Amino acid sequence: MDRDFWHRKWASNEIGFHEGAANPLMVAHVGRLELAPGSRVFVPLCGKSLDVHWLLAQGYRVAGVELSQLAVDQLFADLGVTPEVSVAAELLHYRAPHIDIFVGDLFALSASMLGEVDAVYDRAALVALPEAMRARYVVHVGALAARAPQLLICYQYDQALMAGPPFSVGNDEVRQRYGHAYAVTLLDKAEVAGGFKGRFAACEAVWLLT
Ligand SMILES: C[S@@+](CC[C@H](N)C(=O)[O-])C[C@H]1O[C@@H](n2cnc3c(N)ncnc32)[C@H](O)[C@@H]1O
Repeated sequence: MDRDFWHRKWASNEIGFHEGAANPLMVAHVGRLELAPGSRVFVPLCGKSLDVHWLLAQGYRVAGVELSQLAVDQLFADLGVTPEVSVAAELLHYRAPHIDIFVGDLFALSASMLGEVDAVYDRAALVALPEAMRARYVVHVGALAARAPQLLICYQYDQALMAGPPFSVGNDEVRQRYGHAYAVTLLDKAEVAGGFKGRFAACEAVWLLT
């Protein structure tokens, strides 16, 4: 997926991935990250996800990165917050109390720009990327977050039925990509209600990486 693909999606409001409520698997399992109040959660490829609102409401701080400035403007508008915006190398840095969102390419974000991270929350980020980019993504997010634990939510379905994104990332792939650096635990699986596009079965798998 190139950048234009995502910019076109946001410009035409084709954002079927955006959920109308906080992700139930995140709500159910975020406690497994054992975060202290005020912990800083990094949300890569955050879009304008309501998960960000939910994390803030729990008293966590949130840091994110998102390619689309349109998405980030909408995120702050939905939060009812006016950010301070500054230039940070190739990115824009949207800043408000308890929240920092970088606008631009994840791979242009460095650990020093991002700052401390207590956990990573990945929903529809790894699975948004084609296989060739996923290896680079795992290494980069791992480097940004140092040894922080991760809560990872992946779609699983028969990849032959749909080109993606979202891509199917199965159990073997998660273990292969993360197993060398993390203890990898499958916490839960839930069917996608009605399947994908009402056409075929899919499920969401939630993983704890520690
Ligand atoms: C499938 S959406 C998921 C958004 C969000 N996590 C959610 O759950 O609603 C993937 C997002 O990643 C963003 N994105 C894609 N490639 C990116 C990159 N290289 N750097 C930063 N953001 C990127 C897209 O603009 C899109 O908003």
